[in-house]
Amino acid sequence: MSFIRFTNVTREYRSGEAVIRALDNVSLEIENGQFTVILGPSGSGKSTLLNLLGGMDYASSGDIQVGKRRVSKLNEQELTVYRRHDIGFVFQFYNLIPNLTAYENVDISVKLSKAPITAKEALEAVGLSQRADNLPAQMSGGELQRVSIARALCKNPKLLLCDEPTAALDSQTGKKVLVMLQSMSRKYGNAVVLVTHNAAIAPAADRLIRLKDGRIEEIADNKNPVGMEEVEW
Ligand SMILES: Nc1ncnc2c1ncn2[C@@H]1O[C@H](COP(=O)(O)OP(=O)(O)OP(=O)(O)O)[C@@H](O)[C@H]1O
Repeated sequence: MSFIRFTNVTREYRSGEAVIRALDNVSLEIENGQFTVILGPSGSGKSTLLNLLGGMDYASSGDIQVGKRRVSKLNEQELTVYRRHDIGFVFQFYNLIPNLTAYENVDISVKLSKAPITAKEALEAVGLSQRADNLPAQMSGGELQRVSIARALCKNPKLLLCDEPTAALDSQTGKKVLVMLQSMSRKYGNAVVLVTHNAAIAPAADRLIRLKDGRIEEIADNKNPVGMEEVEW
């Protein structure tokens, strides 16, 4: 059975009389350890899909299964535990605490988790051991994003969700971050689901999911994904 299964998932938002179908009867599967890229134009439902996967939003109907958890049936309290222990999040903006060092920002996540790798190991993995004592204001955008990846990775999550993680970075730095995400996923075996506008990343994905108007336009598997370092944009 697949690690992630969406079955006929719909998410509607109401504003006054209007109903917006952000996701419209979406069914998809993602395998354990897979690097999945979700592409689609603005408003196609990418973030909604990621939020549902991460237990940050509820489906209006349909079923969502992640590993052994039936996410669509969890209550608020169970969703908090799910988000804390099972999921790593990387966003466009790094959301680091400004008056804590890189090490301390990662260590907070370590202390909240069940079976973490240490903050030291996570910072080593993203090549930032030397910057452990720096405050966010003393680091570049790429370094800050690597700290936020270390913060997500130290939980050793089965699923790492990334929403436009390179959008605020220049292309060279963005590429370094993507290389790291791909190699981390291979090293630790966690599934990565990455939402992006950037179609150039598609050849590096194990599975590509294209959304349009809240519906699946295409799901394509790539048996021989290129290394992220070969991607050009
Ligand atoms: N909380 C909300 N209330 C009302 N409408 C919403 C809400 N969240 C999303 N939507 C609508 O649902 C649709 C899908 O939004 P979503 O953010 O998932 O798209 P997206 O593909 O991630 O877009 P972008 O690439 O611009 O971030 C859009 O029409 C959006 O306006």
